[in-house]
Amino acid sequence: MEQIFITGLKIDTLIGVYDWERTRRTELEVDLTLEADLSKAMTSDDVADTIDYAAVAGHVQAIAAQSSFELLEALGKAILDAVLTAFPVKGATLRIIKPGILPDAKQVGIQMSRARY
Ligand SMILES: Nc1nc2c(c(=O)[nH]1)N=C([C@H](O)[C@@H](O)CO)CN2
Repeated sequence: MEQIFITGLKIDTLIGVYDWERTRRTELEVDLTLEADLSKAMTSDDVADTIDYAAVAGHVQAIAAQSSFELLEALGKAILDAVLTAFPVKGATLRIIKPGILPDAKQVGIQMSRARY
């Protein structure tokens, strides 16, 4: 099985537990790895035979733009649900980073994986 990945994708959303986070949108960063069969595209050299990473990125940004969760966990579930519904992937691993939140930490965020059953 092969993988397609996107790293450092900027998404803009309303997110956070605290009042000050509910009054303005936040930019987050997403890394997404998709497990997929890329064998057809390897020989056809045709984007129609694979999962277009630009389409995936746009879909993830659209989900984030429409959502207003408190927790990264809930946003992560919504993104994974949407990606597995819209694209023929076998599974996906998602990492969402919330920059500049903990002064003593380089980064904070969540990571979650999902397999299609
Ligand atoms: N596991 C999580 N912990 C926390 C989250 C979260 O989304 N998942 N969010 C917050 C606050 O919104 C934080 O970003 C602001 O201080 C705290 N902990």
